[in-house]
Amino acid sequence: MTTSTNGTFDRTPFIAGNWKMNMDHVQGITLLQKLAWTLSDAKHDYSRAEVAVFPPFTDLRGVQTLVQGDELEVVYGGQDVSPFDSGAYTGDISGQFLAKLGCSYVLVGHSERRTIHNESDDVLNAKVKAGFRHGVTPVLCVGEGLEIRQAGTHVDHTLAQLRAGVEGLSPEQATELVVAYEPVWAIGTGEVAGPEDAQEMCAAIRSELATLFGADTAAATRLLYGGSVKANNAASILKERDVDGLLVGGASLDAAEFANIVRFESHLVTD
Ligand SMILES: O=C[C@H](O)COP(=O)(O)O
Repeated sequence: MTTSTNGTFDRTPFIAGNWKMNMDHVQGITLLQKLAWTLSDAKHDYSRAEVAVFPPFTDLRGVQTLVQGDELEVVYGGQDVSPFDSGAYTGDISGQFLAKLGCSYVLVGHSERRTIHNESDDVLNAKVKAGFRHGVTPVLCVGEGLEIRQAGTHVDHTLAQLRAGVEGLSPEQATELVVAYEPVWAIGTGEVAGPEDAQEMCAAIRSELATLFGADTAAATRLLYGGSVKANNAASILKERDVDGLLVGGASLDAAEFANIVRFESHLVTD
């Protein structure tokens, strides 16, 4: 994002709430209704910041019904997608199912999938392609653990994840792709990477995308930061030039807090 002080952005900011394995389908509807009402009361302009939620799979049908019925401008997505399209893959959810449920986006390679479920770069690249096959935009998550950060190899590590994740994509697909930088050491820990850490990595990711797909693609791809984002630190992170949005975990479970993050512009101080 370019400076927000003059009210213009290079790319539409993207504020996403990842509910993880929280909120059953009843709780999820209540949370989304509260979020929509809060943003409506605050007269949020969705053209100034796109708002997305990533509920558990079991919530998606209810979310779809609410969004369609109330004509909400909030978009939503799945937290994972199968690399396969259909067949004997017990427990998997295909991109086609997500598309049918009206999902605009799908998370791919969240650190909790990479670590707890041991998802490899090859599998994640297949999931990115599965999203695109079905018209569901992948949000590819990358980022380093604490040991790698302490060793000082976090940029190399994260760019290697990026290259593997985008292997074989066209420049058009890379333009549509969203990339989320999430340092694992800052997720759910209260430790926030500083705005300069987020900027360092997002600039490196943009530069790598320029090398792989050309400058026009790199200039258009939206890059997010995630890791212990709250309303009181969102604006300072989003002021950074190459940070186009936020992937919010815990704070997205509180409608008022998440709405305040969405309305980060109201917290920006004009230089
Ligand atoms: O997907 C969201 C990230 O894992 C960040 O989670 P957090 O905001 O709870 O640290």
